[in-house]
Amino acid sequence: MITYQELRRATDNFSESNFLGKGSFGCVYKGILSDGTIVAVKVLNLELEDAFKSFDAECKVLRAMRHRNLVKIISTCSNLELRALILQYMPNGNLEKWLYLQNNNLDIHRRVSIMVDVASVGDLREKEE
Ligand SMILES: Nc1ncnc2c1ncn2[C@@H]1O[C@H](COP(=O)(O)OP(=O)(O)OP(=O)(O)O)[C@@H](O)[C@H]1O
Repeated sequence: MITYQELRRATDNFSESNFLGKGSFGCVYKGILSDGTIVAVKVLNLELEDAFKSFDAECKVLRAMRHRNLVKIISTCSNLELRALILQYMPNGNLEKWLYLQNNNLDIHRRVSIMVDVASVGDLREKEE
């Protein structure tokens, strides 16, 4: 587990310049841990009813499954003020952006290769179940 203080230092107090994006359950910030590791810090919005359930489910799945196409969980932080997942940082942003927003610049071969990669994670899920 990483402390709240360490996360504040790593993300420059969750500064706007480190803001990476927003999902259904909270905001994600870029951070640099004291050993130099670059991470993505997913901070849960504790006011959302389903946030705790989502947090626990994501922790469970990412901890249980290791796959080259799944982002790695590095640590968690949990206290009264904040709950966060500390994840491997993905420098190229999210897949949705690549598939839909970048002027369609992925050719058919890249798109098929992405489909195969995504399907390989689904295959792992089936084996786990
Ligand atoms: N590991 C990561 N490395 C780099 N950027 C990330 C990482 N995880 C999330 N992000 C950025 O933060 C945004 C929000 O991510 P988050 O996982 O909270 O939601 P989502 O999966 O995009 O959407 P939803 O929560 O609705 O499924 C992403 O779209 C991406 O831009």
